[in-house]
Amino acid sequence: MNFRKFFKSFSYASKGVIHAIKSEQNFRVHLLAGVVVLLAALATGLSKLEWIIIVILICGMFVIELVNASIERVVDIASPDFHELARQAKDLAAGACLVYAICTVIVGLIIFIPKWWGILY
Ligand SMILES: Nc1ncnc2c1ncn2[C@@H]1O[C@H](COP(=O)(O)OP(=O)(O)OP(=O)(O)O)[C@@H](O)[C@H]1O
Repeated sequence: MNFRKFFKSFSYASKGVIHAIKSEQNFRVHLLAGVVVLLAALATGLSKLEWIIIVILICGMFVIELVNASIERVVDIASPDFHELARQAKDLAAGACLVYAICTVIVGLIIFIPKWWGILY
């Protein structure tokens, strides 16, 4: 195994994440939301399975935002001028983020609401 190549790839990938934090507002919003959800989870108290689900959902949101940002850049290179397919590619990628975000909210509510309800009443 070529460790030098492996660590280089790791360094490029880390640069990608750092670049997304610096340049993508949506990524920063999801980062903040992820921290808020983790704090809420700590305060509420979750089972092991619920923690696993929450962590997968939060990381999944980052993954899908990174892929979306990547698609945006590739489309900008491939089609700097207006093109219907370029519009569709960007809107489809953004749609994937939206569907996933809605899914995380629904699952989050399914996990948190009964617990908060139990604490209140
Ligand atoms: N080359 C293009 N051809 C056709 N429509 C485009 C093109 N580029 C962008 N669009 C349309 O404009 C919308 C916004 O594009 P833009 O590149 O500003 O992305 P964004 O979602 O605002 O992301 P960001 O602000 O992170 O760059 C796209 O979702 C798409 O509908």
